[in-house]
Amino acid sequence: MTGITRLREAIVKHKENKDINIKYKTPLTVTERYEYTHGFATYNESEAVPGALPIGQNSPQRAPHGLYTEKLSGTAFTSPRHENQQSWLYRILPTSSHDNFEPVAETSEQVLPSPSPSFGKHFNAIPNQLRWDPFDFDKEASWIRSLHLVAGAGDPTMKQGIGMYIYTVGSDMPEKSAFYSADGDFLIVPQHGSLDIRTELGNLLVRPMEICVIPRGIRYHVKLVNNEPARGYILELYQGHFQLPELGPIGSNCLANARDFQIPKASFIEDYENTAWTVYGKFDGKLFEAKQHHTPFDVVAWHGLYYPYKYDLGRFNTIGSISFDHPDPSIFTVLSAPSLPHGQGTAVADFVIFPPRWLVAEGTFRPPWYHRNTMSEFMGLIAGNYDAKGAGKGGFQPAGASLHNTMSGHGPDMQTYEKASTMELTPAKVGEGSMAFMFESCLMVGVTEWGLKTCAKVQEDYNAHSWTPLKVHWKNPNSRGVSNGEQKNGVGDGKDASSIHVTK
Ligand SMILES: O=C(O)Cc1cc(O)ccc1O
Ligand SMILES: [Fe+2]
Repeated sequence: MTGITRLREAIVKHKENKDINIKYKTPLTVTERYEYTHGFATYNESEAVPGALPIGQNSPQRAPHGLYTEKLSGTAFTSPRHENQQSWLYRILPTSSHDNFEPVAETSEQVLPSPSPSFGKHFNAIPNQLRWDPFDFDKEASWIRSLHLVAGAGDPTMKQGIGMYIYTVGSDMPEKSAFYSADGDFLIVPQHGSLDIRTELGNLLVRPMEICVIPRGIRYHVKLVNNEPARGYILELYQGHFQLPELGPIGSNCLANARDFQIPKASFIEDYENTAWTVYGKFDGKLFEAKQHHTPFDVVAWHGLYYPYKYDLGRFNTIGSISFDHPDPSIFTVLSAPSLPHGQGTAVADFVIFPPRWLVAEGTFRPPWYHRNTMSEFMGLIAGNYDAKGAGKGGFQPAGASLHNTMSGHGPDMQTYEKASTMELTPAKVGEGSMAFMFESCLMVGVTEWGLKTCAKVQEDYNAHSWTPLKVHWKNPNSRGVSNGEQKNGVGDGKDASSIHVTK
């Protein structure tokens, strides 16, 4: 090993420790392309070439180095300061320079699945609890073609609601292509395989146990890393942007700390002569394409508050009960997109995780209680298992999902209940190596045709498997004799024992 190789390895190691996945240590294979600054919602500036940012003003008569100035706004200009998100881009050619956008035929082999689910926003809301087996890898599909809208609510044209996707990527996006969604911000949650994402504002390496957010409108290109197929979940936010949740009495630290978010530094390509690029845009749930004779990845410098970012879930500072009772899962909120019309503290989307943690609560049923909420809950599993649900085949598995809609009852399955209600309550670590998450929304969430039928992953016996078997443990204190609600066959028959054995 030469001295230089050794030095290089040391640099890679240093970057690995400093940058990402400290706790999970996903192997890092590519490093040089990724450089980040840190902070959440911090005003950021970055120049890939010294002097590319104008000093003291945003749009000089001529920008430095012959660049064009372009404004990218993610909120109304007049949004209050604490919500306002705009960035200034200094680029070789502006975004406007392209041919007309044309609709992409839904059957297009190149980018869309065939037959294509499109990104259609036809949501069918049903009250049943739903659970999906792990979604299959797709050896062929590149990013756009791999996006499957599973569930959601609302309408991108009204800038209201959310969409939830599964992606299963088997190949890089075609060279010289880019994608953006005009419909909303993408919160990407990789479950398997890393994503090498080049965005207009810089590059991101996003690995399982990390997440990234790509705001509405920002162009990007997705490649696999080491040809490893990739699979994961996406939440698209048609309204507003994610914020860190308020911490209230928790104080000024814990949960996701602002400094752990990573913002890419400016990075650009020079490709504007004898070249042909295609930009794909998702606009009102439909796909459009436009040709242009220059790369969209030509932003040499930028500054502002509207940018993509990533976060390592291993850095989440989890808190929990150190006395008794199971707290609300809001203590596990990483990011929250509030919806003021629905009331203060109400989110159109919360991104919540269930990291490995110690359970020490005394005299407590430690898994989640049985419940039904006005909020709806779409859950996924990145790795391991989830303490409230059976693992393994037919259970809640990595790369699978579940949806518990508005007022749909759910909670631990029978086995989990039996175990947790009788176990000795010594301190116990749950979820070692695991990571479940939840997209929680105040909206009633509907399922797409793809999510309900085409994917063929819905577990038909979810309820029968989980809750129909719940035993009746009721013992009527007023009843005489041996008869009470305790089941003898070990399997509940669904009847209310008290109504059978009432002896007054
Ligand atoms: O349903 C679920 O498993 C998610 C969940 C977890 C929890 O700890 C409390 C409430 C809740 O909805
Ligand atoms: Fe729940």
